[in-house]
This record gives sequence, structure tokens and C-alpha cells, in this order.
Amino acid sequence: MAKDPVRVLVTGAAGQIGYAIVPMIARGAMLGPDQPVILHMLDIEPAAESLNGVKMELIDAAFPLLRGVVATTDVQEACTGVNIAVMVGGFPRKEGMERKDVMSKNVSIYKAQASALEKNAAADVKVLVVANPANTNALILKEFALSIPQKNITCLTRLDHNRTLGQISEKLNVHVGDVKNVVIWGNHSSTQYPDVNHATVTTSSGEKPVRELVANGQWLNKEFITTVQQRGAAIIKARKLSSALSAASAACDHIRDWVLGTPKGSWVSMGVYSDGSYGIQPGLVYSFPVTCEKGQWSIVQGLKIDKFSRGKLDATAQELIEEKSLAYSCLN
Ligand SMILES: NC(=O)c1ccc[n+]([C@@H]2O[C@H](COP(=O)([O-])OP(=O)(O)OC[C@H]3O[C@@H](n4cnc5c(N)ncnc54)[C@H](O)[C@@H]3O)[C@@H](O)[C@H]2O)c1
Ligand SMILES: O=C(O)C[C@H](O)C(=O)O
Repeated sequence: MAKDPVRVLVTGAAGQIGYAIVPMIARGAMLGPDQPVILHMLDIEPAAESLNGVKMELIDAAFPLLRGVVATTDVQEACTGVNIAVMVGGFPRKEGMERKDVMSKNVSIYKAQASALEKNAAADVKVLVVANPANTNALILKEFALSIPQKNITCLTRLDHNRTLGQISEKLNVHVGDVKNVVIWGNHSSTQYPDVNHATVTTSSGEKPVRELVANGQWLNKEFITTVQQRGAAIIKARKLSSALSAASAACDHIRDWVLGTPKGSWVSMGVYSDGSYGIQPGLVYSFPVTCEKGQWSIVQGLKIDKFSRGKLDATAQELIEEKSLAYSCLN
């Protein structure tokens, strides 16, 4: 029997990531090739004409899975009945800006949209915050949408996870699909910690640790970490615009794995509300390694954290503590 359509909200849908992600969703890259979708697209009044243009193109693309399009500048209408909310709307970082610089513009948007989601979305809506500062926007959304279960509010660090897989695959000249179990810890910012201590590569003679294959601790502990941490800035420098196709693709990966499950024996990174795992204080949205099953994520437990990693996990947590207090000062 044909499945009922799932309603997917994309905010900031007239923007760069919006333009890249809506065809991916309509083609089944987010929820699977047999799952019909109804797209809800929100943007602000000055972008209304452009948003309507995106709607026209979606119709022209004649996607068989696309069962309807709501394109609106009314946040209440946009949120009505949505099952998945991908929160991209906001102001992007420009060259030379840190993510903190976009804080005051974006946290007030997330406070307002929290209420709209709480009032209008499906009770079990799953929320992915993409707009920066992603972890702190997600935290604000969670704190102002108390009736949405906290486990349903997440932020995107899958792009950083995928960047890490990409760097290892390039270094070792192996297929990216053969690299697994990297971890992004912490903030989607330049303090994030890309950790390969538990990562492996599938080779013709079985699974081998990444550290053993790379055999260059100096590179792994320095240049590799900085490259991943600074990749967003490098894309901005090269394109004069922030990453869009890779961000859209990572957002689809995040929701797909959350809803449909992670493959056996592997995990992904998601920004989730901390339960105190790995000594990270509750009250922060922090990126952890997670596995997903039946629409629920769980933090992978028991990974060994060495002294070097401990310092990195704590430094990025400290930045999130500071961002949280800055966010609240912007809201007051
Ligand atoms: N977490 C990640 O991995 C990641 C990766 C890339 C970009 N980002 C962030 O994603 C966000 C979007 O990036 P982009 O390149 O698509 O930016 P963009 O400027 O091209 O698009 C943003 C869109 O949001 C709209 N918007 C602004 N205020 C809004 C509101 N209140 N409600 C709805 N829409 C609103 C704008 O009109 C615009 O169309 C930025 O904050 C960027 O920094 C995050
Ligand atoms: O760095 C940015 O602000 C853009 C984005 O978050 C990215 O990581 O590409």
C-alpha cells in the first residue's frame, strides 16, 4: 500500500541551502525512494517572489514523490502539521565573521519559531537546526518549545562528520564509503573536535584502524583537525558564499539516518541535548556519536577518551557554555 505523505518544513527555503535541499527531499534522498512528501517552504517577505520561483521550479521538475508544496511567508502556516522541520532560515556568516557574530540576528528568530512549531507542528515533529550558530539556535528552540520532546530537537554536525570522512579518504586514497566511525564532538564551530581514534577503514584484509593506516600522528593531531575545523571558512573564502550543496546533502543524511536508522556497526555524529555522557554538562546541545533505531537516537557509550581528546572535548563544551550565556544576553 502507498505510504501517506510526510510533511517536511524547510525554513529559509529561498536561500542557497534551501534551493539545494528541496529537490533532494523531493527525490527521496531524505526519507527514501518510496516515501511521498509535501514540502512546506518558509521565507521572509522580501524573499517571497524568489520563494515562489522555487515553487514554480519544483512543479516544473515533476517529481513523482512530491505530493504538494506550501510556499509561504507566514510562519504559523508553514509549521502546520509538519512531521520534519529543517531550520535553515537565518543570516549566514560572511568572509571574516565568526559564527558568534551572527548570534544576535539568529537566536531571536529561533525563539519565535520555537513557539510556531510548538503550536502548529505534529506532536512528534523531528527538528534539525542548520542555521548558525547551529548548536545554540537548537538550544534556544528547545528552551522555548517545551512541549516538543527534547530528544526531537537536534542540530547539524553531519557536515563536519562527512568532511572528516572525506579528508581521511583523500589522505589514504580509499573510497569514502569504506571509512566509518569518525566522531565530531561539540560545537559546529572552529572548536569542534574531529576524532578518528575509533575510526576504521574496510580493506581487503578486514577493518583497519585509521590511525594505523595513516601512521602519522603529527598530521592527525594537527593539520587534519585544523582542516576540518576551518573547512567552512575555506569554502566561504573560495565561493564567497557558505557551503550549500554539502550542507543540504548532510542535512538529508542526518534526517535519513535518524528516521530510517544507522547501518549496523556504525555511528554518525549529531548535535543533541547532552544527558551528561562523556562528562559534558546537561543544558548544552553538543555533538556526540550516535546510533539510530526506530526513529530514536542514542549516544554511543564507552568510547575511550585519552588526555588529548579530553582537553578538546572540554574546550568545545566551554565555548558552548559561553555561547549560551551570550545568546541569553541577546534575548534580554
Ligand atoms: N550547520 C551547518 O553545517 C551549516 C552549514 C552551512 C550553512 N549553515 C548555516 O545555514 C544558514 C543558511 O545558509 P544559506 O547559505 O542558505 O543562507 P542564505 O542567506 O542563502 O539563506 C538564508 C535564507 O533564510 C531566510 N531567512 C532569514 N530570516 C528568516 C526567518 N526569520 N524565517 C525564515 N527565513 C528566513 C533568508 O531570506 C534567506 O532566504 C546560515 O545560518 C549558515 O551559516 C550551517
Ligand atoms: O562556517 C560557516 O559559517 C558555514 C557553515 O557552517 C559551514 O560549516 O560550512
